[in-house]
Amino acid sequence: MSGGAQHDPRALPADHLVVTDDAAHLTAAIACWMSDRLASVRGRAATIAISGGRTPLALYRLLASPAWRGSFAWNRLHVFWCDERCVPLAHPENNAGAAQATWLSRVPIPATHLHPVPELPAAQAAAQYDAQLKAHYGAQHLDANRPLFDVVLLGIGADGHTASLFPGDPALSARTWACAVHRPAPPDRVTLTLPVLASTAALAFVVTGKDKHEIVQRIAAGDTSLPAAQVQTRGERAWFLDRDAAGELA
Ligand SMILES: O=C1O[C@H](COP(=O)(O)O)[C@@H](O)[C@H](O)[C@H]1O
Repeated sequence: MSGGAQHDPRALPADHLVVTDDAAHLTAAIACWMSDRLASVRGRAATIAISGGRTPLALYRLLASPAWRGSFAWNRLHVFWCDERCVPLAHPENNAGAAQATWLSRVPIPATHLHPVPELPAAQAAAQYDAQLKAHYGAQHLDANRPLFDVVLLGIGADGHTASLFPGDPALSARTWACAVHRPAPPDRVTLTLPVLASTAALAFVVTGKDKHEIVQRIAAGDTSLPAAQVQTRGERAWFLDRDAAGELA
């Protein structure tokens, strides 16, 4: 994102921006955007990397609803996770567990198409996840400048973190595909790194709530110190915001 003279401090760096006053419309807009991008993939399975936390849960529930579950070719989709908290799958903070409970266990997606971060201590989990990704794509794929993912869905924390990339954390400069993250307070985490998150045909940030408004404003103003502002994809960049998070942003 540029902080140059032409930069409008009320504008997010977006090819596609949706702001709604209504939570249900926002969720439906994300589902439509995402399904369009995944359905346009031809001749191979589509891949998505999804996030955890509370924000995407409404989307996951919608995708499992009778209205939506029939609209996807689930056997043509592979699901990866942008990050994970190192707690057991059944723990309420486990990102894969939450997505499976609300969405993926409720749709006919083959179990072999789910690629959660292994339930292991962070360093081992990151090494295994890194190896799994490279086995799926081929280790040279990232260097070949072809996007790894068709869609990446990211959230943003009120501190500007995205996936499990936190301000000032060494993981921001990691060049492995996945990386362990040790936080001052447990649990440890595993995250995809910046080059991997950026390697996507389409990337969406989904941000809701008043507590996120300040961080959204800082990103719009060009604050590149924030991890969420450092995901520099060459693909399409979309933002989905509720009015509380967006405020007066253009
Ligand atoms: O810790 C995390 O936080 C972000 C944002 O979560 P939210 O609850 O504020 O929506 C999330 O995107 C990430 O996957 C998660 O591990």
